[in-house]
Amino acid sequence: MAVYTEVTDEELSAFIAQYDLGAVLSCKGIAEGVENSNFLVVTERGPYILTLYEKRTRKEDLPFFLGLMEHLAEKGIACPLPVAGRDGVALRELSGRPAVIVTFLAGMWPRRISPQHCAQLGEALARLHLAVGDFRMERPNALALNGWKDLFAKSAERADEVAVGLRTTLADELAALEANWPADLPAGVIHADLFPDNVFFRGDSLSGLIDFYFACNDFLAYDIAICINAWCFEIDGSFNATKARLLLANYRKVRPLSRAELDALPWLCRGSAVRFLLTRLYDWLNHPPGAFVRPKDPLEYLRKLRFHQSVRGLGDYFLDDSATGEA
Ligand SMILES: Nc1ncnc2c1ncn2[C@@H]1O[C@H](COP(=O)(O)OP(=O)(O)OP(=O)(O)O)[C@@H](O)[C@H]1O
Ligand SMILES: N[C@@H](CCO)C(=O)O
Repeated sequence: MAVYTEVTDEELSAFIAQYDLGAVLSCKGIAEGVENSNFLVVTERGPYILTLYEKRTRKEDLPFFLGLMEHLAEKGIACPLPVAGRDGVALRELSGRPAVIVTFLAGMWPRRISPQHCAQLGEALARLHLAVGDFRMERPNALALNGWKDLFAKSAERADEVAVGLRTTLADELAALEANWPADLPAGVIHADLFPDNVFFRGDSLSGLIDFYFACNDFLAYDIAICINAWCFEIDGSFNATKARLLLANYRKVRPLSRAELDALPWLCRGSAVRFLLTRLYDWLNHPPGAFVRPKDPLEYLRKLRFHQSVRGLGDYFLDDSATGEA
């Protein structure tokens, strides 16, 4: 997360007084992340996370996100739980922003991704997909094809400032995605942003998932594609087939994948690369002055997109039968 909105000590104390959390002992802005403003607030009851929702998070979607975290926690998925005030209300307002306190999740996100991290991620992602099977709320994916086109329209003019030819690459890719996007795959609620900084480990064991503020209804396999992009490339841009194999193999131990889902993976990976390339490009070009945030590099996702464009089928990912589960 980041800090876009500052909160004064007086505002914070008055806010926390609405909860049964005791007095505020300390409050620190969290520099990590790019979407919302986050603070680590230590009260007499212990540490909590205070989130003020910014730009991309729509207030009307918050009941979905909060309801989802509650549902997942009930199903035994370790994730933050929204904390209600004494009046029973969790979603409030602070410094002119919608604001929520959630429980603090112990653990650290992995700075250096190992194949074992990817194996555990695959299992956790599949468990998440099963756990949301009976979650009744819905939220369409605002960052699907139409959302991508919208972001492109807002950034196209200046895209070549970031990389020469980027505007044409994106226009061509959006047309290709529109023509090839799968029509019908198993769907449900997906996390949609399960990057390493949203997955906590304690020692070598995965201890929980955070940041459900892009969760939405979409193809379940699209979530796998997002994870392949976020977890299975090295810093030098090379694809790590071992990590992807372990991710897939451990996913399918919990939730089997159909042939159609496997065949769709290359296009889902391309779409996911475009999604993060576009949000990063937009943020790079529209960086709020003075905000405590480090914008993320759009070109990392251009390199991932190029890799997926060069792939002709699953075999090119070196994903053998043990990963895909196909005979
Ligand atoms: N419930 C929590 N428990 C412990 N730490 C948390 C919790 N929520 C957030 N954090 C800390 O805040 C950081 C940023 O949070 P988060 O990833 O939700 O922000 P964001 O702005 O939505 O980020 P992103 O760029 O991933 O969308 C995390 O990496 C973690 O250090
Ligand atoms: N995880 C995203 C930021 C939140 O959308 C990225 O790395 O671009």
